[in-house]
Amino acid sequence: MSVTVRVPAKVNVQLAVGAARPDGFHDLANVFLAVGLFDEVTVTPAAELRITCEGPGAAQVPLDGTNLAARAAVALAERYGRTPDVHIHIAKDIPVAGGMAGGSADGAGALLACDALWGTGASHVELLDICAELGSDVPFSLVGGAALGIGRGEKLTVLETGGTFHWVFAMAERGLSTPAVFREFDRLVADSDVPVPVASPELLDALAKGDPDALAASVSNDLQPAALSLFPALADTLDAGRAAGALTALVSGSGPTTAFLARDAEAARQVARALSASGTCRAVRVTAGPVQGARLL
Ligand SMILES: C[C@](O)(CO)[C@H](O)COP(=O)(O)OP(=O)(O)OC[C@H]1O[C@@H](n2ccc(N)nc2=O)[C@H](O)[C@@H]1O
Ligand SMILES: Nc1ncnc2c1ncn2[C@@H]1O[C@H](COP(=O)(O)OP(=O)(O)OP(=O)(O)O)[C@@H](O)[C@H]1O
Repeated sequence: MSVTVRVPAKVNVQLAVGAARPDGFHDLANVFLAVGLFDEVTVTPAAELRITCEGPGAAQVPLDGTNLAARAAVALAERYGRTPDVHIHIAKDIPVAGGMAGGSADGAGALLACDALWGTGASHVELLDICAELGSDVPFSLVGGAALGIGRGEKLTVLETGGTFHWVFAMAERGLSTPAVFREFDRLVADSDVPVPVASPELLDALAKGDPDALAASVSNDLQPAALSLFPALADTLDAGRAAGALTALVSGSGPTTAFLARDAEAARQVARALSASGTCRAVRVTAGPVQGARLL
């Protein structure tokens, strides 16, 4: 018997970053939106824990105990006093090291799949606790939709949204390391007072109304200067999307995937065509959000 879970990618429509904390993490006001790019995680009983992965970028995904899906299975098994004897197969569509929480999606997916396979009866709150131990983005991968994350991004408040937003994502030729981008942020702000991160009322209002123009006017990403500093060519991709009529263009999370908001599905296809022709990215995807979080298929 196998269990399969489908888990979405995310884009951060606001990523306000505070000063580095003593533990090395940064306090955030992190407004997540789940979008329709998905990984599928399948777990099957096996003699011992084993991971396989297929799809774009699969060669970059670790197949040992460091994989977030493996860590999720081990964490749940430890809590329920059993062995994590499963084969975890990841069908990857979320870009690897792309700033769209691909590894976090696999962690949340494996957790939900193992929970269903083993019938642990864990509560939603317990699963969220395990997610938060695995990584800052993992709780949101479980929940999906739209949410504000505070603390390191793991303390979530669900947000209502008044409509669907249409997005284009441009995948880059290489990945960026999330810790390296936060380190570059620290370097760039070293001589300034970093304000306490707060969610933008205009942005929350735009999400609640489902208004793409208002959302475009209020998106922000404090990690964008750091991502551009480490990967200057991303500025060309952002410019190409803006020139093609995107309402706004920004780096997704820690990058290097770039995100373009469009007024409707047709406008999104037009931006995607122009980005593909621009030669400034590896691949282009059109999708929409919010979509629901990790769910059993
Ligand atoms: C950039 C974002 O993707 C935005 O959603 C997240 O903040 C990163 O989330 P994540 O990949 O789940 O990150 P984690 O696995 O928790 O942490 C990886 C590394 O990112 C840095 N990190 C992450 C989250 C945070 N609030 N402050 C940080 O400084 C730390 O160097 C940490 O060692
Ligand atoms: N299941 C997984 N899928 C992809 N990468 C994983 C996985 N588990 C661990 N990793 C490691 O995590 C690194 C970051 O991968 P990931 O795709 O999660 O980045 P990301 O999307 O930029 O993350 P985030 O947006 O949460 O910061 C990879 O380079 C890889 O070494």
